[in-house]
Amino acid sequence: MAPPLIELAGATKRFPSGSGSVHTAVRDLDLTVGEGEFVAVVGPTGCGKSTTLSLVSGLQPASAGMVRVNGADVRSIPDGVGYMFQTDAVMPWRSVLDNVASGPRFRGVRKAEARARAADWIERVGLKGFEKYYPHQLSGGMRKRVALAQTLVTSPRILLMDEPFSALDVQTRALMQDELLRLWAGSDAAVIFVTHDLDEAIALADRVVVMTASPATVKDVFEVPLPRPRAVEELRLTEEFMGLYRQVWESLRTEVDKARERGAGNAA
Ligand SMILES: Nc1ncnc2c1ncn2[C@@H]1O[C@H](COP(=O)(O)OP(=O)(O)OP(=O)(O)O)[C@@H](O)[C@H]1O
Repeated sequence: MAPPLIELAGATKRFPSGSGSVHTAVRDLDLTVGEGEFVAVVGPTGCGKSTTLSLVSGLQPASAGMVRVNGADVRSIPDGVGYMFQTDAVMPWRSVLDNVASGPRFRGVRKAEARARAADWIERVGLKGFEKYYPHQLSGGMRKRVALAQTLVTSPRILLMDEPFSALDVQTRALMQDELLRLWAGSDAAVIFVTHDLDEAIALADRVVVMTASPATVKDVFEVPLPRPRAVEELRLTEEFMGLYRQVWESLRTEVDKARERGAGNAA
């Protein structure tokens, strides 16, 4: 049997902090994500969600435990990983076409082929006709579409998404969530999607992982048995969705309270 695409077991990350002490950001974290699975990760602010992603992406080495991608220990940035962050990586001095073509170009694809692939993805994310525009000529939602095309054009097997839609207004965010689900449905990519928004987590994911207050470890895992394809705006109004929301929030709330109490303690 093929190994899971992403596997963390007892993963721990410590950072040196001031005065020679050590800060544990992630402790003993176990998480497995298979091909074609969409996992959302929620947790209190600063608990260690982004750090968890950085272990998978190879941007940070684990201090202890196992982090594997595609069955191999992560020692550097693994192949086939696509990222999307809150602030997008769209280059202001490049046209939409050249922005989307830059990933394949960087990987050695010839210019004409890279541009053809980019044009295809620009159409898939609904931006046909905007190929020659520059980012400053686009709305925030359109720039997110460019970022999505930029991420997907390399056909990543693993998608790491760190609050990618949090800067968008509510309506645009819902549109982008639908768009992401539509595009992901045509792939076998494994997704880890970090968000503060429980609605977003439940609407998108197969599983919602609740992290503890810092240091991050897995507190609870909730299966989301909602049928696909999903239309996120309609889904939110269903009894099933609201029931799940209450369960996940019950688990998350105690961690948010802990984080707040500590924050208040530190500020005092
Ligand atoms: N490179 C680093 N060096 C030192 N400490 C770090 C580093 N990266 C993260 N940390 C610390 O690790 C902890 C977890 O940070 P992280 O960004 O992973 O949390 P988060 O859950 O993603 O936060 P948020 O919800 O606010 O986005 C924080 O205390 C942070 O200061």
